[in-house]
Amino acid sequence: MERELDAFKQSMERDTSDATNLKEEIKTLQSRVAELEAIRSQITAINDELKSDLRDAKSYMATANMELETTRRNHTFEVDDMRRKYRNDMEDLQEKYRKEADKLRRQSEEAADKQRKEFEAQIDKLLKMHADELETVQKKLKSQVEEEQGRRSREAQAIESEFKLKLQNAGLEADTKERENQLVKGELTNTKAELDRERGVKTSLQHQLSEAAALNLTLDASNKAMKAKIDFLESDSQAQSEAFNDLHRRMEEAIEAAEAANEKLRQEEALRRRLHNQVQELKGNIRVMCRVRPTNPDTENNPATILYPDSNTDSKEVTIMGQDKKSAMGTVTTANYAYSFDRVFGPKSQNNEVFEEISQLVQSALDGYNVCIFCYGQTGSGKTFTMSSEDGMIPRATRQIYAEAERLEEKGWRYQIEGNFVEVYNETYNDLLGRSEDLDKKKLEIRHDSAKKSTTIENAVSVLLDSPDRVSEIMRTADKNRSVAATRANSRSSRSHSVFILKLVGVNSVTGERSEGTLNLVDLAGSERLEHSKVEGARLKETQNINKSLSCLGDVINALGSSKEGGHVPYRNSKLTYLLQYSLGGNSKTLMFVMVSPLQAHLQESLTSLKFATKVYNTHIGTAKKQTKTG
Ligand SMILES: Nc1ncnc2c1ncn2[C@@H]1O[C@H](COP(=O)(O)OP(=O)(O)OP(=O)(O)O)[C@@H](O)[C@H]1O
Repeated sequence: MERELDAFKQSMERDTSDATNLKEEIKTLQSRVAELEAIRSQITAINDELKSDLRDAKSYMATANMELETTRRNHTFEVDDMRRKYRNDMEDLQEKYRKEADKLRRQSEEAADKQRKEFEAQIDKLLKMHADELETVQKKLKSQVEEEQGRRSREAQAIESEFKLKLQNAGLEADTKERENQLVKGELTNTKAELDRERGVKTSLQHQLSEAAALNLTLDASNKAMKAKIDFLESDSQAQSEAFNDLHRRMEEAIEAAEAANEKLRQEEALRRRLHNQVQELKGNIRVMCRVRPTNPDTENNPATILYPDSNTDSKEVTIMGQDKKSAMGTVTTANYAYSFDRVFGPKSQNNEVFEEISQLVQSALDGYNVCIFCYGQTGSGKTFTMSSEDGMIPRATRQIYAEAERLEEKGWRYQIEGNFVEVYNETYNDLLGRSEDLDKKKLEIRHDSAKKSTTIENAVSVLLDSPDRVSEIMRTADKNRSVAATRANSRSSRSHSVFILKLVGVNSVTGERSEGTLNLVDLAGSERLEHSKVEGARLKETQNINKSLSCLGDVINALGSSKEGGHVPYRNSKLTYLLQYSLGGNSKTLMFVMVSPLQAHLQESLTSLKFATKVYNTHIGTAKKQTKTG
């Protein structure tokens, strides 16, 4: 218990000391609170002070702002004043300068006037001087002329006196001649006397002659023999004359037979024309042929696989092998695209083989039909090579026309051949035979004569083809014009359609027949479909125009194939079809060459061209009529 009390006591002591400590601490804290209170009152005082400072500062700011506003306004007034002053100064200066300029202008005018007067005075002086000089020269010339006249008249007098002298001498000579004449007359009298003497001599000679007659009798025998010979010869000449008469009769018979043969020939020519055109009609009035050009081993590689399944028989088929395709199952297939046309020419074919096929159409043009031969295909597929190279269709066709026209002369035909060469570029016509500087400038007009079904191109140069050489001249002019244009619009020939037109007018003087045919040889612009997004500007316009005109050509052929006679054909939708209106359709014969590049890179374009050609191939166009008149 005691221990517990002790422990309690000790705990009480500890609590007491703790309480004492606490009291101490409270005291310390109270003194700190008092300190803090003092600080807070200090802060309140400072705060009040600051508030009053702030108020002061605000009022100061307001005053400063007002002052600033006043200063700004003053400054604005000052600037306005200065501006006004500056404007006034400027006006003063301008006035001053204007006055000075006027003064200077007046001065320069006065100076110019003075100078002009001086010049005029100088000119007057010079004129006077020249007039004086002229007068002196005139006087000098006059005296020279007078002197010359005097000299000439003296010379004339000398010549006259010389002539008189010569006349006198001639008179004297005439007297001498007269005297000589008298002498000759005397001589003549003497000669007459001599003649009389000679006559006497002659009489004696006649006597001698009668004596010689006796001698003549001896010659009679031989004379008779000679006569017998002459008789014999005379009888021979009669035989000859009979033979001659016989020959003459036979010759007349031969002439008659020849005339009959000629007549028969004429009839046969008419029959040939009929049959030829029947054959052409049976073949159809629109024909399509395909030509695949060879690869150039120096510059081209990777050719496409192109097959010609019937090249040993008909040569009408072509198959293009596409690229290998792998299916989802992993099997590889090769697409092949087969086409057939009236004729397919492989890469080994030559221009002469191609021409053999078209020569019959050229003949039809001479017989009075309108014929149109096109080359269609992408750039570089061989259109120009086939159509207008040195041994291409244009030179060959014209050569055939000359040869044939010459042959037909025997049958009474006389042909006039006239050529035009025009281009359709960006839906405008250009004359390839005109001056190169007129290209894209000179306007050509197309005139159609619906009654005659013929077309004339106004303002275009027409060349009379009176010799085969003229064709090469024409080709050269056209080439030159296009190469000039090429520098302006890059590879012009690929971007324009060129149309070579031959008008063939034949008249038969024997039968009175007349035929008018036209042969159009057309090298179309490259058919490749450029993506519009990849071209722009002038090139885009070209491309749009090419695409438009080629698709219009397709539309026209399509309309001709599907519409009845007299149905609407949209010739007017493009310049090309408008120009060829009477050479496309019922009244004409059309041949389209689709040209194909052999390269793999061009495969897609080749397929597009072949597709277009197939559409044309499947078109049937009505029977052609020839433009022949009798009268
Ligand atoms: N049958 C062929 N035999 C040999 N070479 C050919 C044949 N066809 C075309 N070529 C050659 O191929 C190239 C392209 O031919 P070409 O210029 O005729 O093409 P194009 O279709 O007329 O082109 P563009 O539209 O540019 O005028 C030329 O170098 C030409 O000589």
